[in-house]
Amino acid sequence: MAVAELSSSLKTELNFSSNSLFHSNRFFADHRRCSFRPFHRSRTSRVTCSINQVEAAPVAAKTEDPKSKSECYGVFCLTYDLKAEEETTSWKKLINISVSGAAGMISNHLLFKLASGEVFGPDQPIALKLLGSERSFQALEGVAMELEDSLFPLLREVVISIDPYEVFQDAEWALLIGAKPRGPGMERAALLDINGQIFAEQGKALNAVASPNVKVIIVGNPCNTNALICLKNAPKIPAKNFHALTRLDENRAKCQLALKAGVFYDQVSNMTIWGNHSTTQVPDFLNAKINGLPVKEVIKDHRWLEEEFTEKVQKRGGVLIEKWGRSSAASTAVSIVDAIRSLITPTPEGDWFSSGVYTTGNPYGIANDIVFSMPCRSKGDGDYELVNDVIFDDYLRKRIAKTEAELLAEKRCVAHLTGEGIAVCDLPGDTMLPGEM
Ligand SMILES: NC(=O)C1=CN([C@@H]2O[C@H](COP(=O)(O)OP(=O)(O)OC[C@H]3O[C@@H](n4cnc5c(N)ncnc54)[C@H](OP(=O)(O)O)[C@@H]3O)[C@@H](O)[C@H]2O)C=CC1
Ligand SMILES: O=C([O-])CC(=O)C(=O)O
Repeated sequence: MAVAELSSSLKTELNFSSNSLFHSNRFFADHRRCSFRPFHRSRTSRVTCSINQVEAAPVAAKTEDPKSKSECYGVFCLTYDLKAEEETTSWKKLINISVSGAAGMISNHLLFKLASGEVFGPDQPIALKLLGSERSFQALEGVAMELEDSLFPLLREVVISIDPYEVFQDAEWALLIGAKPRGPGMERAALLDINGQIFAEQGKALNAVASPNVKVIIVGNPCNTNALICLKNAPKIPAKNFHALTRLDENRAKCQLALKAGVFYDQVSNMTIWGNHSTTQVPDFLNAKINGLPVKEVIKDHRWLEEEFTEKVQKRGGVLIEKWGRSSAASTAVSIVDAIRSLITPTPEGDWFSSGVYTTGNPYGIANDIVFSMPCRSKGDGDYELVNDVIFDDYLRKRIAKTEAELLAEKRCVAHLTGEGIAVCDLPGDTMLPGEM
């Protein structure tokens, strides 16, 4: 049967048996080599072809569970020819990067950075495994189409699925971005519960199928407590491998200090964000440096530091939403790139970066068993150590205690999701995400 004939007969079969929610039976057809697959989540038919051979597999039963499906996507289903393989002999072994919320705004920036090589390097081929939902599946197809059309040499595989067990299979990096946004009038406790359920399920899936040393960066808010829930549900993965993203806060803080001091932002170093990615976070101007000097020696206006600077950083996301109408997406994607690069490249001598990490025996006296943003250094091996040489004063201690109390309260609020008993939700005030005002 000619390829064109086969294509049209399959379209008929698929239209007939398709799920009404996903009726776009578009096809990617590669007539030259080997692959021919529907762009469809509930795949009901499959064809493989080569120049000399066309073979149709039987149509699957209609009752097949769509949640158990994943696909290599379009052009990424091709088996590459020998010439292409020869050109890539100097490349490293392919790594699997899983991304949730892959049809969302942050991912729309991040995925193209990952695929371009700017994150893991020009000799690091990657597979992108993208997690969506019933709600977002068509959008996810659109994302995959744009990835195809970008012709990234390093992007060797793309999988789209709504099943975390498929998307996290053998993941070496899991970037967990998808989360329900807090709607008008929704209590923080409700948000913690709804998103906590997502992160409990994803923790279980990571535990079951990811690479045992997978590095997990949790972006979806409230990211610290989501990270705690996720790691508690993934006991096989070292707790140290989980990070809540506070790098955007660090970048925002550096920018504000640079602006006030009248220097370019690369002159600002040693910037710690302590605590929660919320409006209680503490941007630490006591230990930060400008041109290698303590900030307080360069910026003499200490009232500005304590009052305006701190609040500016805490609420930067909300001000941006007022202007832009949506939350930071491009700068968040950049900060995820920064966070990954900080773990895979050695930290410059004397400097550090901030990340929300699991507290267990830290040198700062912060309560154990929460995810708290602290200063870290890395040898570039994907791991990190906490920094010892930081100083504290009363102002800093008091602020840290407040964000710590908030995280401890959030933890009690999700006890049902961390396997620690009955939740008691008594949050101190109703604190805000940085994007809320
Ligand atoms: N830590 C940080 O520094 C920052 C964190 N964030 C957080 O990152 C997350 C993603 O932001 P962004 O990409 O801009 O958001 P979008 O709204 O563009 O995308 C969010 C994605 O989350 C998924 N999602 C999961 N569960 C639900 C649900 N119950 N209802 C609705 N959507 C859901 C959706 O994908 P699907 O349907 O496929 O599941 C959606 O595509 C948010 O939680 C945001 O607060 C944002 C900025 C900074
Ligand atoms: O609050 C939000 O959703 C956005 C956010 O985290 C930020 O801008 O830092």
